[in-house]
Amino acid sequence: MGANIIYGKELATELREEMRQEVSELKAKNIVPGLTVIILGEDPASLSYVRGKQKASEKVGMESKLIEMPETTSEQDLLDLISEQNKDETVHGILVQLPLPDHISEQKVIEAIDPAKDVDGFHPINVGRMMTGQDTFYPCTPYGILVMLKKAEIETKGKHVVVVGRSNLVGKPVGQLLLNEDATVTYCHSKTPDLAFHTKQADIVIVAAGKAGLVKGDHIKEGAVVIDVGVNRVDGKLVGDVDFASVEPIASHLTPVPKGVGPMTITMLLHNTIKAAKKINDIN
Ligand SMILES: Nc1nc2c(c(=O)[nH]1)N[C@@H](CN(C=O)c1ccc(C(=O)N[C@@H](CCC(=O)O)C(=O)O)cc1)CN2
Repeated sequence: MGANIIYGKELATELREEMRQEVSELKAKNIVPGLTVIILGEDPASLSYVRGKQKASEKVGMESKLIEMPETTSEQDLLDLISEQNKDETVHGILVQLPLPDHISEQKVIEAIDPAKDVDGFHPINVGRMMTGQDTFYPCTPYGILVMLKKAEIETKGKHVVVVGRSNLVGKPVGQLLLNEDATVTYCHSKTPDLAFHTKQADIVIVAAGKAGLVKGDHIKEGAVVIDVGVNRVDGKLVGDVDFASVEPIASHLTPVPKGVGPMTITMLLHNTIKAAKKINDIN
């Protein structure tokens, strides 16, 4: 039979429609969720993501500000801009697009964002809250994966999840969120010998390694759920970290690239921004 293909794009459309309704209810109370997105430089993929974020937030009725700055912007100028946005009461969410140019400390920038406006969920205070099982802003891609699994009615409690990749953006937080859901989590990475030994034991494999086609059919147990977070351009084509053709006949569920996990990233950013606006205005 082949795997059920989980399209995040469809779920994203459904959730964004619900958010449009929620934003309109907030507007009736004179609260307009506001998002500021900051980007340095002109990397085409990053520019396309931030424009996607701006368009999506406007579409659900939010106030959206995209600040495009040159790649040569100094660290201090960026920190000053963040400080202004922290003070601006019309702004509920602040996001600085990553990666940043080499002369800027990503950590300093993330820590400069008010944790109450950190809709990316990257600030150490929010990461700490997530690690200790508290409600907070969860990083958008991992949170999107969690929502996709729930929507597809895939049980995570007691399941063995193998995460391939240990980035702060995806690998580490997705493992933590699933651990919070009572999964048993194993992390693999570029220094793990015999990757297939680990992935073959998994009920759920989440691949966020940034290596096109890394995980193939012979890495997967029959009936496993496979979530592909890779975004790689090969010969001008967008491909994931999972070799779709060899995994699809073996897995029970599989996310495609594109139209799988990717669209959920922006959707959960909208969710976090609405959450920030409600929290700042003392609405549950
Ligand atoms: N501050 C942040 N920077 C980055 C984040 C982040 O969450 N916060 N994540 C990634 C990039 N990203 C959002 O910023 C992102 C990646 C992919 C997609 C997406 O919808 N992908 C589509 C394909 C789009 C295409 O054709 O390129 C898909 O998979 O279907 C959205 C957002 C790094 N930086």
